[in-house]
Amino acid sequence: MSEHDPTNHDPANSEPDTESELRDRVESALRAVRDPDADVDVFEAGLVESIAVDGASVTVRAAVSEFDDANATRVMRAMAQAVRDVPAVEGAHVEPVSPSSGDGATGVDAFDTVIAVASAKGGVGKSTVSTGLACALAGERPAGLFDADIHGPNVPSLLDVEGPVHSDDEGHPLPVSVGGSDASLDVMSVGLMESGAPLAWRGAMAHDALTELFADTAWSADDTLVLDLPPGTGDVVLTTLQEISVDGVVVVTTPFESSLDDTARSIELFRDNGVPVLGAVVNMGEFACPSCGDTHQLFPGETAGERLDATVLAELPFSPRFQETPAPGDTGSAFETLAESVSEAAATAWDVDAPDDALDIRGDPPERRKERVAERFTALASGEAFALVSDRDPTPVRRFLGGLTDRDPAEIDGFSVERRTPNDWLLTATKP
Ligand SMILES: Nc1ncnc2c1ncn2[C@@H]1O[C@H](COP(=O)(O)OP(=O)(O)OP(=O)(O)O)[C@@H](O)[C@H]1O
Repeated sequence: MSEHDPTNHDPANSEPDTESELRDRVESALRAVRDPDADVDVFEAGLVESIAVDGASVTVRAAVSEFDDANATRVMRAMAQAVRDVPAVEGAHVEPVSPSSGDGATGVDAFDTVIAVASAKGGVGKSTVSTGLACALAGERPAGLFDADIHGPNVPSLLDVEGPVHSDDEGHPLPVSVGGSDASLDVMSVGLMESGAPLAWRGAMAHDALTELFADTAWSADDTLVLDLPPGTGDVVLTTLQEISVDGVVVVTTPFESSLDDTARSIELFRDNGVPVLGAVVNMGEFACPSCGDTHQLFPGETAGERLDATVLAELPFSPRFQETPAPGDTGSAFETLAESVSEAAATAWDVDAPDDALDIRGDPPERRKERVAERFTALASGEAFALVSDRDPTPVRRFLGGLTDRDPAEIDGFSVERRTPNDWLLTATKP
């Protein structure tokens, strides 16, 4: 296995080293292990998903889900024994790959839900909220955390993890797995890269590295990804939100006047760019004094709820407990409650709010779509409203509607197309 170099992930280009020699020896040892159901070796049977070598430690991911428990255990034990018998191997781990774990899928598309965490200003606790939220989610479902803050990636230090990032045998960067007592979290960050020096990553190089990690990371989690964005609403943030279909953004702010003003503007900007705002986390608004026991408001005045056009999902006090390293599945109630609210908001953020009588052609084959649109539109009386829900951008339908009425498409009044979810559009028009 090679350490992952963000500028060159082609394993063919990496220097052969002792790790790759060890890998070869592991491979030939594994060839002696047979598939219990067919008389072929485990490679021919497609049972070896990947082999990762880290120093003298070897991890094999085995696709054994087709076997019953007894045979799966038998074949995994035989693989582990074969690897262990290779001289120079000091640790052998064989992990089953389950079909529901998302193994094999790369990039952020592997996740059902992607939640971005943003802030208008730096230092307001965005990464603290991202890590706490991701750790709380990991207690409930397979979750990942992507630190996209290229110029100040502090997720690794908040979680107390280090790189380097390794690649699987296809060159896909592997996330670092952070373990809690009974949950784990996949973590990827430019701050984990061995070549590190993220502050030196500027412009195109930083963007390329990030794009590659977005597209290629071989996550093992597949349910929810938390994306820790850089502070502000600059290029990296907006490009990222364009490149990745996020389900929504959580905005972190302090209740300080100018922070609220900037946050209100960011919320508007996200909405203008078609990104649903799931809500705001108001951080460090009060302080519970350990000496007198009283709670002090640090920023008295108008509340965040009054200033922001967004649901306040959580208000976190200034507390040393938020400076501790969170563990996946063991974060305390504040982040657990936040995780619940965020999941609920994400589930409904993209609801297609279409009129009851809208024609829904999602999933129809292309010929059937045209037929159904023609049927419905021609049956309308002049001046009646037409609404269509589609899983493709229906802008070209304007021409088709024009053809149906022998009119110039420009004469279709009230024609509008809105993208309501990453995959759903609503078209409305009035029959001429
Ligand atoms: N509620 C809180 N109570 C106490 N300390 C906090 C709280 N929230 C954040 N902090 C501390 O504030 C510091 C900044 O937090 P964090 O790194 O999460 O901010 P950020 O907005 O991500 O910063 P950056 O702009 O650098 O990305 C950290 O030391 C963190 O431990």
